Amino acid sequence: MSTTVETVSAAARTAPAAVIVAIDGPSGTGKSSTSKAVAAKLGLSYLDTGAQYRAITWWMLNNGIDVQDAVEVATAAGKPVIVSGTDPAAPTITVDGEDAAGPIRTQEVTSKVSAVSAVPEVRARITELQRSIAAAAEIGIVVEGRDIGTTVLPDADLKIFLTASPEARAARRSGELKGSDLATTKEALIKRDTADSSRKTSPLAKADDAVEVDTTDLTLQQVIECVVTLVEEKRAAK
Ligand SMILES: Nc1ncnc2c1ncn2[C@@H]1O[C@H](COP(=O)(O)OP(=O)(O)OP(=O)(O)O)[C@@H](O)[C@H]1O
Ligand SMILES: Nc1ccn([C@H]2C[C@H](O)[C@@H](COP(=O)(O)O)O2)c(=O)n1
Repeated sequence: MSTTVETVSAAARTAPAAVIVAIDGPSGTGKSSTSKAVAAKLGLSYLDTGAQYRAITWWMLNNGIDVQDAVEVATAAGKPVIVSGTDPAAPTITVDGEDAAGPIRTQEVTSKVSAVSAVPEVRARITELQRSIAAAAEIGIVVEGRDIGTTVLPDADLKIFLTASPEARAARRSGELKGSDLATTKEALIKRDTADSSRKTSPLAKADDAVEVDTTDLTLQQVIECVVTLVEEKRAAK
Protein backbone atom coordinates (compact mmCIF):
# COMPACT_ATOMS: atom_id res chain seq x y z
CA MET A 1 0.00 0.00 0.00
CA SER A 2 2.62 2.50 1.03
CA THR A 3 4.74 1.39 -1.96
CA THR A 4 1.84 2.22 -4.30
CA VAL A 5 1.36 5.65 -2.74
CA GLU A 6 5.09 6.35 -2.95
CA THR A 7 5.20 5.17 -6.57
CA VAL A 8 2.27 7.42 -7.50
CA SER A 9 3.83 10.37 -5.67
CA ALA A 10 7.15 9.81 -7.41
CA ALA A 11 5.40 9.64 -10.78
CA ALA A 12 3.49 12.83 -10.02
CA ARG A 13 6.79 14.52 -9.08
CA THR A 14 8.50 13.59 -12.34
CA ALA A 15 5.58 13.91 -14.80
CA PRO A 16 5.34 17.37 -16.35
CA ALA A 17 2.23 19.25 -15.17
CA ALA A 18 -0.48 19.56 -17.83
CA VAL A 19 -0.04 22.79 -19.72
CA ILE A 20 -2.82 24.63 -21.54
CA VAL A 21 -1.76 26.88 -24.42
CA ALA A 22 -4.18 29.23 -26.22
CA ILE A 23 -3.16 30.54 -29.64
CA ASP A 24 -5.39 33.14 -31.26
CA GLY A 25 -5.14 35.54 -34.17
CA PRO A 26 -6.57 36.51 -37.53
CA SER A 27 -6.67 34.25 -40.57
CA GLY A 28 -3.36 33.27 -42.13
CA THR A 29 -1.14 34.33 -39.24
CA GLY A 30 0.13 30.76 -38.84
CA LYS A 31 -1.99 29.50 -35.93
CA SER A 32 -2.61 25.99 -37.29
CA SER A 33 0.91 25.37 -38.58
CA THR A 34 2.50 26.70 -35.40
CA SER A 35 0.09 24.98 -32.98
CA LYS A 36 0.44 21.57 -34.63
CA ALA A 37 4.23 21.75 -34.68
CA VAL A 38 4.51 23.00 -31.08
CA ALA A 39 2.11 20.32 -29.82
CA ALA A 40 3.95 17.57 -31.73
CA LYS A 41 7.33 18.73 -30.44
CA LEU A 42 6.19 18.91 -26.80
CA GLY A 43 3.96 15.81 -26.77
CA LEU A 44 0.78 17.81 -26.28
CA SER A 45 -2.68 17.40 -27.80
CA TYR A 46 -3.86 19.85 -30.46
CA LEU A 47 -7.28 21.33 -31.15
CA ASP A 48 -8.23 23.31 -34.27
CA THR A 49 -11.37 25.18 -33.16
CA GLY A 50 -11.83 26.78 -36.59
CA ALA A 51 -12.36 23.27 -37.97
CA GLN A 52 -15.25 22.82 -35.50
CA TYR A 53 -16.95 26.04 -36.66
CA ARG A 54 -16.38 24.95 -40.24
CA ALA A 55 -17.87 21.54 -39.46
CA ILE A 56 -21.07 22.95 -38.00
CA THR A 57 -21.33 25.33 -40.99
CA TRP A 58 -20.91 22.40 -43.40
CA TRP A 59 -23.67 20.49 -41.59
CA MET A 60 -26.01 23.51 -41.79
CA LEU A 61 -25.40 23.85 -45.54
CA ASN A 62 -25.97 20.10 -46.08
CA ASN A 63 -29.18 20.15 -44.10
CA GLY A 64 -30.91 23.01 -45.89
CA ILE A 65 -30.47 25.56 -43.10
CA ASP A 66 -30.47 29.19 -44.25
CA VAL A 67 -27.15 30.26 -42.72
CA GLN A 68 -28.10 33.94 -42.92
CA ASP A 69 -31.11 33.25 -40.67
CA ALA A 70 -29.74 33.37 -37.11
CA VAL A 71 -32.92 31.91 -35.62
CA GLU A 72 -32.83 28.90 -37.95
CA VAL A 73 -29.12 28.38 -37.23
CA ALA A 74 -29.68 28.70 -33.46
CA THR A 75 -32.51 26.13 -33.52
CA ALA A 76 -30.33 23.60 -35.36
CA ALA A 77 -27.11 24.29 -33.40
CA GLY A 78 -27.49 21.32 -31.04
CA LYS A 79 -28.13 18.72 -33.73
CA PRO A 80 -24.81 17.73 -35.38
CA VAL A 81 -22.43 15.44 -33.49
CA ILE A 82 -18.95 16.87 -33.97
CA VAL A 83 -15.90 14.85 -32.91
CA SER A 84 -12.35 16.25 -33.04
CA GLY A 85 -9.26 14.03 -32.96
CA THR A 86 -6.43 15.80 -31.14
CA ASP A 87 -3.27 14.04 -32.34
CA PRO A 88 -1.17 16.88 -33.83
CA ALA A 89 0.38 14.45 -36.32
CA ALA A 90 -3.06 13.51 -37.69
CA PRO A 91 -5.87 15.79 -36.50
CA THR A 92 -9.33 14.59 -37.53
CA ILE A 93 -12.87 15.90 -37.56
CA THR A 94 -16.11 14.03 -38.10
CA VAL A 95 -19.71 15.20 -38.28
CA ASP A 96 -22.36 12.59 -37.47
CA GLY A 97 -19.64 9.97 -37.95
CA GLU A 98 -18.63 11.22 -41.40
CA ASP A 99 -15.08 12.41 -42.14
CA ALA A 100 -15.41 16.16 -42.73
CA ALA A 101 -11.73 17.17 -43.00
CA GLY A 102 -11.89 17.79 -46.76
CA PRO A 103 -15.38 19.27 -47.23
CA ILE A 104 -14.97 21.88 -44.47
CA ARG A 105 -12.18 23.57 -46.47
CA THR A 106 -14.30 24.44 -49.52
CA GLN A 107 -14.76 28.05 -50.61
CA GLU A 108 -18.48 27.78 -49.86
CA VAL A 109 -17.86 26.86 -46.20
CA THR A 110 -15.13 29.52 -45.88
CA SER A 111 -17.51 32.21 -47.12
CA LYS A 112 -20.33 31.18 -44.74
CA VAL A 113 -18.46 30.25 -41.55
CA SER A 114 -18.35 33.78 -40.10
CA ALA A 115 -22.16 34.09 -40.23
CA VAL A 116 -22.72 30.73 -38.53
CA SER A 117 -20.02 31.24 -35.89
CA ALA A 118 -21.52 34.60 -34.90
CA VAL A 119 -24.70 32.94 -33.60
CA PRO A 120 -24.54 32.77 -29.76
CA GLU A 121 -26.16 29.29 -29.58
CA VAL A 122 -23.50 27.95 -31.94
CA ARG A 123 -20.72 29.48 -29.86
CA ALA A 124 -22.17 28.12 -26.60
CA ARG A 125 -22.37 24.61 -28.05
CA ILE A 126 -18.85 24.65 -29.55
CA THR A 127 -17.28 26.37 -26.54
CA GLU A 128 -18.60 23.62 -24.25
CA LEU A 129 -17.14 21.00 -26.56
CA GLN A 130 -13.77 22.78 -26.61
CA ARG A 131 -13.62 23.04 -22.82
CA SER A 132 -14.38 19.34 -22.38
CA ILE A 133 -11.64 18.39 -24.86
CA ALA A 134 -9.12 20.64 -23.10
CA ALA A 135 -10.07 19.25 -19.68
CA ALA A 136 -9.48 15.68 -20.91
CA ALA A 137 -5.93 16.38 -22.20
CA GLU A 138 -3.73 14.74 -19.58
CA ILE A 139 -0.34 16.14 -20.60
CA GLY A 140 -1.77 19.37 -21.95
CA ILE A 141 -3.07 20.86 -25.17
CA VAL A 142 -2.50 23.62 -27.69
CA VAL A 143 -5.87 25.11 -28.66
CA GLU A 144 -5.99 27.55 -31.56
CA GLY A 145 -8.76 29.88 -32.69
CA ARG A 146 -10.11 33.38 -32.26
CA ASP A 147 -11.49 33.54 -28.69
CA ILE A 148 -9.53 30.88 -26.83
CA GLY A 149 -7.56 33.22 -24.56
CA THR A 150 -10.47 35.60 -23.98
CA THR A 151 -13.46 33.25 -23.60
CA VAL A 152 -12.90 29.51 -24.00
CA LEU A 153 -9.88 29.05 -21.73
CA PRO A 154 -9.35 32.34 -19.87
CA ASP A 155 -7.15 30.51 -17.31
CA ALA A 156 -4.79 29.05 -19.93
CA ASP A 157 -1.17 28.81 -18.75
CA LEU A 158 0.07 30.63 -21.83
CA LYS A 159 -1.77 32.84 -24.31
CA ILE A 160 -0.26 33.79 -27.65
CA PHE A 161 -1.75 36.23 -30.15
CA LEU A 162 -0.25 35.86 -33.62
CA THR A 163 -0.42 38.74 -36.10
CA ALA A 164 0.99 39.45 -39.58
CA SER A 165 0.40 42.14 -42.18
CA PRO A 166 -2.54 41.54 -44.54
CA GLU A 167 -0.04 41.42 -47.42
CA ALA A 168 2.01 38.64 -45.81
CA ARG A 169 -1.10 36.67 -44.91
CA ALA A 170 -2.56 36.99 -48.40
CA ALA A 171 0.75 35.90 -49.95
CA ARG A 172 0.81 32.82 -47.68
CA ARG A 173 -2.79 31.92 -48.59
CA SER A 174 -2.17 32.50 -52.31
CA GLY A 175 0.74 30.10 -52.05
CA GLU A 176 -1.69 27.46 -50.80
CA LEU A 177 -4.50 28.22 -53.26
CA LYS A 178 -2.50 27.78 -56.45
CA GLY A 179 -3.37 30.32 -59.12
CA SER A 180 -5.51 32.49 -56.86
CA ASP A 181 -5.34 36.24 -57.31
CA LEU A 182 -3.43 38.00 -54.51
CA ALA A 183 -5.72 41.05 -54.32
CA THR A 184 -8.88 38.90 -54.21
CA THR A 185 -7.36 36.66 -51.53
CA LYS A 186 -6.40 39.69 -49.44
CA GLU A 187 -9.87 41.19 -49.78
CA ALA A 188 -11.59 37.93 -48.72
CA LEU A 189 -9.25 37.54 -45.77
CA ILE A 190 -9.86 41.10 -44.52
CA LYS A 191 -13.63 40.66 -44.95
CA ARG A 192 -13.62 37.51 -42.80
CA ASP A 193 -11.41 39.09 -40.12
CA THR A 194 -13.71 42.14 -39.98
CA ALA A 195 -16.77 39.91 -39.50
CA ASP A 196 -15.00 37.76 -36.87
CA SER A 197 -13.74 40.84 -34.96
CA SER A 198 -17.01 42.74 -34.97
CA ARG A 199 -19.51 40.09 -33.88
CA LYS A 200 -21.12 40.63 -30.48
CA THR A 201 -20.38 37.24 -28.90
CA SER A 202 -16.72 36.48 -28.17
CA PRO A 203 -15.17 38.26 -31.15
CA LEU A 204 -11.64 37.69 -32.39
CA ALA A 205 -9.55 39.62 -29.83
CA LYS A 206 -6.24 39.57 -28.04
CA ALA A 207 -6.50 38.71 -24.33
CA ASP A 208 -4.94 41.38 -22.10
CA ASP A 209 -2.40 38.84 -20.82
CA ALA A 210 -1.51 37.34 -24.22
CA VAL A 211 1.98 37.55 -25.71
CA GLU A 212 1.71 39.14 -29.15
CA VAL A 213 4.01 37.73 -31.84
CA ASP A 214 4.16 39.57 -35.18
CA THR A 215 5.04 36.85 -37.70
CA THR A 216 5.25 39.12 -40.77
CA ASP A 217 9.03 38.85 -41.08
CA LEU A 218 9.52 35.54 -39.29
CA THR A 219 9.80 32.13 -40.90
CA LEU A 220 7.38 29.48 -39.68
CA GLN A 221 10.34 27.73 -38.01
CA GLN A 222 11.22 30.90 -36.08
CA VAL A 223 7.63 31.26 -34.86
CA ILE A 224 7.54 27.62 -33.75
CA GLU A 225 10.82 28.00 -31.85
CA CYS A 226 9.58 31.18 -30.17
CA VAL A 227 6.37 29.50 -28.96
CA VAL A 228 8.16 26.30 -27.87
CA THR A 229 10.48 28.42 -25.72
CA LEU A 230 7.55 30.26 -24.15
CA VAL A 231 5.75 26.97 -23.36
CA GLU A 232 8.90 25.42 -21.88
CA GLU A 233 9.37 28.46 -19.64
CA LYS A 234 5.78 28.15 -18.41
CA ARG A 235 6.17 24.41 -17.82
CA ALA A 236 9.36 24.92 -15.84
CA ALA A 237 7.64 27.50 -13.66
CA LYS A 238 4.62 25.26 -12.85
N1 LIG B 1 5.80 32.62 -40.50
C1 LIG B 1 5.38 32.11 -41.68
N2 LIG B 1 6.06 32.39 -42.79
C2 LIG B 1 5.65 31.93 -43.99
N3 LIG B 1 4.56 31.15 -44.18
C3 LIG B 1 3.85 30.84 -43.10
C4 LIG B 1 4.22 31.30 -41.79
N4 LIG B 1 3.30 30.84 -40.92
C5 LIG B 1 2.41 30.14 -41.64
N5 LIG B 1 2.74 30.12 -42.95
C6 LIG B 1 1.99 29.50 -44.05
O1 LIG B 1 0.82 30.29 -44.19
C7 LIG B 1 -0.29 29.49 -44.51
C8 LIG B 1 -1.39 29.74 -43.48
O2 LIG B 1 -0.96 29.23 -42.21
P1 LIG B 1 -1.97 28.62 -41.17
O3 LIG B 1 -3.01 27.79 -41.86
O4 LIG B 1 -1.15 27.98 -40.13
O5 LIG B 1 -2.65 29.96 -40.64
P2 LIG B 1 -3.90 30.14 -39.69
O6 LIG B 1 -3.64 31.32 -38.84
O7 LIG B 1 -4.19 28.87 -38.99
O8 LIG B 1 -5.07 30.46 -40.73
P3 LIG B 1 -6.66 30.23 -40.58
O9 LIG B 1 -7.09 30.95 -39.35
O10 LIG B 1 -7.22 30.86 -41.80
O11 LIG B 1 -6.89 28.76 -40.51
C9 LIG B 1 0.22 28.05 -44.52
O12 LIG B 1 0.49 27.70 -45.87
C10 LIG B 1 1.52 28.10 -43.73
O13 LIG B 1 2.45 27.13 -44.14
N1 LIG C 1 -12.28 30.06 -31.88
C1 LIG C 1 -12.79 30.30 -33.11
C2 LIG C 1 -12.25 29.70 -34.23
C3 LIG C 1 -12.82 29.97 -35.47
N2 LIG C 1 -13.88 30.77 -35.55
C4 LIG C 1 -14.55 31.02 -36.82
C5 LIG C 1 -14.13 32.28 -37.48
C6 LIG C 1 -13.26 31.86 -38.63
O1 LIG C 1 -13.40 32.71 -39.74
C7 LIG C 1 -13.78 30.45 -38.93
C8 LIG C 1 -12.83 29.48 -39.55
O2 LIG C 1 -11.62 29.45 -38.81
P1 LIG C 1 -10.23 29.00 -39.49
O3 LIG C 1 -10.40 27.62 -39.99
O4 LIG C 1 -9.98 29.96 -40.60
O5 LIG C 1 -9.23 29.11 -38.39
O6 LIG C 1 -14.27 29.95 -37.71
C9 LIG C 1 -14.38 31.36 -34.43
O7 LIG C 1 -15.36 32.13 -34.52
N3 LIG C 1 -13.84 31.12 -33.23
